[in-house]
Amino acid sequence: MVSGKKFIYAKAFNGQPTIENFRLEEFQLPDTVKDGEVLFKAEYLSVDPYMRPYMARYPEGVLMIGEQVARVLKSAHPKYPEGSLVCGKFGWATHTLIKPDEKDFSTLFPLPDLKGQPTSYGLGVLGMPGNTAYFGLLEICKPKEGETVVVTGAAGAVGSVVGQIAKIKGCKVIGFAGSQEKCDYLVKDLGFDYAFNYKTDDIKESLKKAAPKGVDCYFDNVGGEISSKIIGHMNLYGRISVCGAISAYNSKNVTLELAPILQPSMVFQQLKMEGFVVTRWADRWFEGIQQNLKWIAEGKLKYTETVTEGFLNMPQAFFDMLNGKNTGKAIVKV
Ligand SMILES: NC(=O)C1=CN([C@@H]2O[C@H](COP(=O)(O)OP(=O)(O)OC[C@H]3O[C@@H](n4cnc5c(N)ncnc54)[C@H](OP(=O)(O)O)[C@@H]3O)[C@@H](O)[C@H]2O)C=CC1
Ligand SMILES: CCCCC/C=C\CC(=O)/C=C/C=C/C=C/[C@@H](O)CCCC(=O)O
Repeated sequence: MVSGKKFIYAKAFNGQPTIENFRLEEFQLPDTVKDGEVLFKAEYLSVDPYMRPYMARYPEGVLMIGEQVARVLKSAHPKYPEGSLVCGKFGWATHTLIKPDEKDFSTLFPLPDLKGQPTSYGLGVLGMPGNTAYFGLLEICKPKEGETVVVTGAAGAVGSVVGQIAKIKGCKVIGFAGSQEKCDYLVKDLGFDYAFNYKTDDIKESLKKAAPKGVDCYFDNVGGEISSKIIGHMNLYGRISVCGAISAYNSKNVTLELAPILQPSMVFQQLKMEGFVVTRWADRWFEGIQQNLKWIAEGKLKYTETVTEGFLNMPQAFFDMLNGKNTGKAIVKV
């Protein structure tokens, strides 16, 4: 009998996730599908930072959330022919049996033609993280040629794309990442003007050196003290795109109700700070994918992945990503 595997969110996260938070279960696969049903088999699964704070919304015992690139194994639905690929929010499972007509657009769609790029890019630069960079930078920071853009989490799935799009737009780009190796990658491979290791370099001194005239746009992936220091170095009418706060995700004592003391910079520099969730641009989803694809084809946008082999290693891939072991997009190959 053929069976599938899935990871259950067994115990609520509290601090750093551990293997105790997950439970592996097996389930039986159907021999046939009924009218309107499709059986998908995961090929690549995504591990993303948002999974850490988002799971607080769910009770223990649910399937772990997440996106995957999956192949249609059996189909009784004309839109999903057998052998075709989709992007679906199916969670941490090897197989998924659903009636697609009962799901909305943002949950499942056929993988667009990626023009020969790896299909796993549908979870990265040609999917949610790529669109996060594209819309979050261009629609909120609105960088102008000659301006200085800073991005944190710079060597990751979102940050590496943000920095390169800012370069395409003619900006000076400064990245902060967690190792010298990542900083070298940003400058030598991706064309960032400066990259600093936030674990060892003095943030204020780094900014004085790389941005003596101040920072115009800040794409914030991490929150916390680094962000406060960067915001303190911003120019009049600077723009801050608040994308995430990974530095706080594993903290046990986060005070969510209190804003950090950013008011002096916000007031005197007359800054604009705006948070977003990328699904805000669901109606323009394929515009982002097509533009990033075009830049890749033109050699203007480079991308890398950190691939973990084997579905059973999903939890480890998740821990590794949260701990900075990935460069570019962290994914799992089944
Ligand atoms: N608003 C939205 O719609 C979306 C928001 N996001 C957010 O964007 C951010 C980046 O996501 P993504 O690109 O997928 O992930 P990444 O690929 O950047 O992976 C996470 C990275 O975070 C860094 N990190 C971990 N702990 C810390 C810390 N304490 N301080 C600073 N950096 C840390 C690590 O890199 P390092 O070695 O540099 O420490 C790690 O590699 C996250 O905050 C995420 O929640 C993502 C998608 C959509
Ligand atoms: C325990 C401390 C929590 C601190 C939380 C601080 C800020 C929230 C934050 O960083 C949120 C990030 C959100 C990322 C969103 C990603 C979306 O793309 C996910 C889409 C998933 C979906 O809607 O199905």
